[in-house]
Amino acid sequence: MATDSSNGERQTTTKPPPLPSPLRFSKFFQANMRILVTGGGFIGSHLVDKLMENEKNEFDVTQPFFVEVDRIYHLACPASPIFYKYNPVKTIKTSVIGTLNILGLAKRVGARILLTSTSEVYGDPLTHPQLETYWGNANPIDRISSVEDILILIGVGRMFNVMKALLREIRIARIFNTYGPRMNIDVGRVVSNFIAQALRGEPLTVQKPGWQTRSFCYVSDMVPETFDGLIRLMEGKNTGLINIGNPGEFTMLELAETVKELINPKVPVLHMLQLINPKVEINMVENTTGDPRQRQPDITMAKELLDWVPRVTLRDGIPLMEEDFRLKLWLSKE
Ligand SMILES: O=C(O)[C@H]1O[C@H](OP(=O)(O)OP(=O)(O)OC[C@H]2O[C@@H](n3ccc(=O)[nH]c3=O)[C@H](O)[C@@H]2O)[C@H](O)[C@@H](O)[C@@H]1O
Repeated sequence: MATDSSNGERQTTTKPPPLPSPLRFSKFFQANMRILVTGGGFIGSHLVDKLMENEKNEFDVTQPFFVEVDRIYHLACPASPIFYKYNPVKTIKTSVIGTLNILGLAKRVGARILLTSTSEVYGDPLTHPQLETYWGNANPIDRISSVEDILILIGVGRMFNVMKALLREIRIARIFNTYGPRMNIDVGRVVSNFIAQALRGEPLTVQKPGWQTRSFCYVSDMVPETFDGLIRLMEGKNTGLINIGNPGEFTMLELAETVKELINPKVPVLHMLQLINPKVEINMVENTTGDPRQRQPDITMAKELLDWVPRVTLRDGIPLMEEDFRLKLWLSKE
């Protein structure tokens, strides 16, 4: 039961899912390795499937808890502007108190820890592409309502040097705009919005000016079949902070055109026994203040230190995500 607002945020009349608090605790004894994965939305869900076989439990990372583990993937909370707005206090608690609890746990049991940070730390960047050493240009005044900017001000994603003094084995992955199957359809991110809109035959809501750029990384380059960016970083010998993202950079208008072209808007589809007209249009809508104008990761470090490069292009990734969203929307491919 959802209706569209003008800027692409779907207004649900039902209560949103209990996010952002997927405070998932899972453990798996793989090759005598005890692994803990916390949170992380759909990336966490792929990682859990990859790493876990045995036990899956639900814990709340905002509460201290006591387990013996060797590896901790702390993925914080799902990256969703809509969920942040829905539950800002819980988001901040999850990110700040949760991270402090997890750091305490890692120190106590001597576990190796990988934290995920975000390209949002670079704000509206003045250097391009963004290197790990860039301090960033986040806008704490106009975007103060954004929960993520509060977290950036607190510095959760930047605490590397402080944390390194406490924990020898710490790694931080700075993740850039990941997309792929299992994303929540109402998460409000641009790729999920455009694909869902194209499948529903609704106009794609490009937020103005439309030439702002992002670099999109398909989830299997983070957590693929065998060996991936996050696991490489965890298991490699380099501690430190590394950008993990796909340098392929697109304007939002280019992304909208690509989605339109790939999702075949000419074929009518049967949705819930109703024939919908999927002639997809682009609708330019208002943006939120302070939206970053450009984002592109410099992945030299990932290439050199982890021998990692992303493999899935945007044109290959969109159809894979389309398949997943068709299932979610009960839409068959004609
Ligand atoms: O993964 C990341 O690095 C970050 O991505 C997002 O931040 P953002 O880069 O703004 O990603 P989107 O919300 O997907 O928006 C990307 C661009 O698309 C535009 N957009 C969004 C939604 C829409 O319907 N139409 C549209 O044109 C936005 O104005 C923005 O310029 C999340 O909000 C962050 O939590 C996350 O850490």
